[in-house]
Amino acid sequence: MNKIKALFHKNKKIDTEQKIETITSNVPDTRIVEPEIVPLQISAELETQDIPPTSENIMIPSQSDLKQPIQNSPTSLHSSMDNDDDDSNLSLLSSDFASEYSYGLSQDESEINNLSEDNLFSEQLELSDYKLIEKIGEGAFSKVYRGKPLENSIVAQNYKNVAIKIIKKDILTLEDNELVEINGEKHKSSNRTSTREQVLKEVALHKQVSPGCKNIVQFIDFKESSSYYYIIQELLNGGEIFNEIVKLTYLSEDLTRHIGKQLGHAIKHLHSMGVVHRDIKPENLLFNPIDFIPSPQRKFRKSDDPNTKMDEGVFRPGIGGGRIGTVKLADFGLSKQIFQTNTKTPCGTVGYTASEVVKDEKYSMKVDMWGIGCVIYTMLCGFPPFYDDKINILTEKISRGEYTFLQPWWDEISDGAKNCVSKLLEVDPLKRYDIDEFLNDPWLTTYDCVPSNKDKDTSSSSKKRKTKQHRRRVLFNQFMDNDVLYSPAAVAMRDAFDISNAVARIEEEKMLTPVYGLSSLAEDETASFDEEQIKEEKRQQDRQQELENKMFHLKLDSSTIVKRRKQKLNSIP
Ligand SMILES: Nc1ncnc2c1ncn2[C@@H]1O[C@H](COP(=O)(O)OP(=O)(O)OP(=O)(O)O)[C@@H](O)[C@H]1O
Repeated sequence: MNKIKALFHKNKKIDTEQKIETITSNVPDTRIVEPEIVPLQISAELETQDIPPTSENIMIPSQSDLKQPIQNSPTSLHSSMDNDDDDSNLSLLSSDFASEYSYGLSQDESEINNLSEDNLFSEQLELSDYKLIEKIGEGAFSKVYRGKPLENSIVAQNYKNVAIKIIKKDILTLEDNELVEINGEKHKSSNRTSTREQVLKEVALHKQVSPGCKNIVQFIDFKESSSYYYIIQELLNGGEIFNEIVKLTYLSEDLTRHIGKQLGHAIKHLHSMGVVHRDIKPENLLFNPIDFIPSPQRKFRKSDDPNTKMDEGVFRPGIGGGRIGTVKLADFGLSKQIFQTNTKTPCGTVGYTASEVVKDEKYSMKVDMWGIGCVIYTMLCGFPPFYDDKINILTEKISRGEYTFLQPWWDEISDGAKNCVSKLLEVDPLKRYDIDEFLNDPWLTTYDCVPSNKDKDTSSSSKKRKTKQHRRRVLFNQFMDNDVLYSPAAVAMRDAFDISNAVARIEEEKMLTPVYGLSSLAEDETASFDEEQIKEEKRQQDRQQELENKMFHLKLDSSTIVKRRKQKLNSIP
């Protein structure tokens, strides 16, 4: 049994607990942060947007405002309102109906009015325009709630339900080594430069890229109170693609294409605006659920265990498969703007020649293509392309692009899929697919299944709908297998993605460093060889140190996540 494969599959007996234990500590996550847009620019950017003229829609406060926090007076920033039903052609469930299955709660409007004192979350006290209904997710420094805009509000005209990401301010403004409680655990803080600037940068970028792409989770509103930031977004009822991979073990080529294409459209939109996402992973892909249609005849791969492999169901081109309909990219916390769309000038840089700028932009964007490659590889076989339980070896493998199409799991996967993956996981960024090449890849643009009339949406018939409802209930229960979602294998897969993305970002920075990177053309050519050698040795040492620091933090993050997930699992009745 191959060790790597074993690590990522459930029901295979291996000691993954021990592997996870090697990366334990009690220091919280430190994101790799590059605040590129200063608060003033953010404010200017946000100010130009269509903000409904209400008394509450005031500008994000300046740094000086921050020193005198506003008590219970959230600032607000609405996005242009997009229609909630933009993917009605894909989703066979109404969003309310889907929510019922995803979160098991009634969507009755009375939900808001009936909330007793017990239902009140502490974050609610400083939020007046939205009602927090239930917690649906958790990030390293945030909680995400399903919420409802207050009746008669402008947002309520477009959205019945929203997702509200809440970041507690004191978590982001700590001195080094100060103790802080994050989601119930005490942690020693590390040196976080990401404070309000980071949050505002995320908000500004998210707001900027939201319009015009249905494969990006829509930004709706931003509020800031004395203790919290509230980022209000479109609610995606299905949850993370990550969970679907873990539950189904791997996805069919058609379903992988379906997700890959939508991810590709999101990235094309971002890149056309000069924005690089830099954190593409299955956890950041959310989806709206569709009807599950069981396969009339199950097909298994040689490597499947027919007793445990869950049915992915029938795939319908243009609609989806499994429960997965529309897929949207989320989490702009690590995104970076390379150039502004109107000017095409790079952000924060001057003095580059045009060709270098173009090369640098292209290079920077290639980091997302690498991310797409990792996601597609993982969806096709169920484990990530790069893995090793020793972080230094893992980093080496990623930097060198050392991955294989492991037997027997890749035996039945088409050559077209392998070709597409290898074009994305190409070490040389200049040879790596760009987004247009990816979207035109021959494998991506064909389907194995042929659409037939009977596969088209017939769910308008209420009789059929009722029988489907029952089936969905049964299936939904199966999908809620938390043991699988929080298993060591699933945690290891999350970690592998985090590390892979961090290494890719570091490689990107390295490439853009003068002398070694693409910007070398701009470097002073008169510098002597000796000076360059000394400089390079220093750079190498710095990079090594930086990588070690980042890897160290990633190790710590993992333990935080492991503990938090265990805690979450225990709290599930
Ligand atoms: N719009 C949304 N609709 C539905 N669920 C969401 C939405 N946004 C976030 N979530 C859920 O909340 C989780 C955490 O959100 P998010 O990734 O934005 O937080 P984060 O603090 O950036 O996380 P991290 O930094 O750990 O990656 C997501 O993985 C997802 O399960």
